[in-house]
Amino acid sequence: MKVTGFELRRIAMPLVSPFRTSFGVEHDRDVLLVRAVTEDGAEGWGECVAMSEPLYSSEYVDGAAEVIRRFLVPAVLSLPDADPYLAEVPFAKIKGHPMAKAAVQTALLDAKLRIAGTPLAAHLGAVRDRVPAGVSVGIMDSIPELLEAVEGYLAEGYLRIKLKIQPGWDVEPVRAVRERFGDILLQVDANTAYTLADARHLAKLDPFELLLMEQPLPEDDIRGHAELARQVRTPICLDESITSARAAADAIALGATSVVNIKPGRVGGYLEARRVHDVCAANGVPVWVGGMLETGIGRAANVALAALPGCVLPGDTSASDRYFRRDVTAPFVLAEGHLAVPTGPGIGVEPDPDALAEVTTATQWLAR
Ligand SMILES: CC(=O)N[C@@H](Cc1ccc2ccccc2c1)C(=O)O
Ligand SMILES: [Mg+2]
Repeated sequence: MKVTGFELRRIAMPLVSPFRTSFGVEHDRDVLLVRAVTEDGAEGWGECVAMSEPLYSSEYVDGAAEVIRRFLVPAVLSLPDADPYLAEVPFAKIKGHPMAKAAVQTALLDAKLRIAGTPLAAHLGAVRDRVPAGVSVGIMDSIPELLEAVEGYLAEGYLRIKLKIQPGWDVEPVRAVRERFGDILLQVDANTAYTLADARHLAKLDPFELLLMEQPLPEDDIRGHAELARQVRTPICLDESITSARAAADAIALGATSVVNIKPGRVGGYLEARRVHDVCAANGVPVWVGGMLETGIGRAANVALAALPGCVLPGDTSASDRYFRRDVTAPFVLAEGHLAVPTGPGIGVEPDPDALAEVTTATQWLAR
């Protein structure tokens, strides 16, 4: 596959409501989309999931754009065949920047599959045509406000509730949701906000029969998570720590995780994400697909990934209107708590040109 160039397009997407986590509050998404154009006019799309600031991980969108411009696009354009699998070789020589790599790799993968007429879900090994949807609920100003939000999501049909927690907002919100809504599927995500010294406090969540506790400790504290797992009953799920298939194998072998949140942007793309899925499946570790407040471009690919056999828990693949009033693609809409897996070639969706124009803040063409 010969690529003639890439378009980098920045879009500004206001969120329908502020989204608060232990690392900050988001009001808008400043998203970088990558479009690959091939010699015979085919094109492929990828979404960079990096935030505006390096608060979830070390990447941030301006930095990712720079890495794509200076290192990743030149590496692809120098390949005789711009195949996403072949591109992994020069990409591996560039240290880090998984979200930047994932955006470029996905644009290439989308183009390759559109040319072949193969849906991404089929290429990855999907076994379902729809996936159960969970929803991530931010930290709120009060318990009543939280209960109102959870009630709304349950009424929309979401099959699993995830509550963001941090020191000072953990046991009480979980207790209130459990008492109000009974035995719904419920889990929490701390985004690295605790330390091992909080183990006894985190054990107070055990009576609420949570599905899992996501990333309680810092990204690089694998030993701490293994020790914490010995002190609390709630299963530990890692997110930020799982940066590759090898990281997943290590965390599992060290007893640091018993469930894994898979995010293609965190591991460098959908090809490595499938490897993480396969390593976890081989170890009997359930996985689910996390979210980074993606537009329909990233959401479409995530829903395809969520249809793999090892994805046995509802993911954060929520409907488009969880985050955006108007998506740049046809919206993903909840149907009986599920999202339909796209059936078209590649990621199976296209941005609507008018919707895209409405939110575009910058565009740049990068050619040989
Ligand atoms: C759905 C969910 O909870 N996602 C991340 C956290 C997160 C939160 C806020 C974000 C804002 C902009 C971009 C990415 C973001 C990711 C997580 O699972 O840890
Ligand atoms: Mg998380």
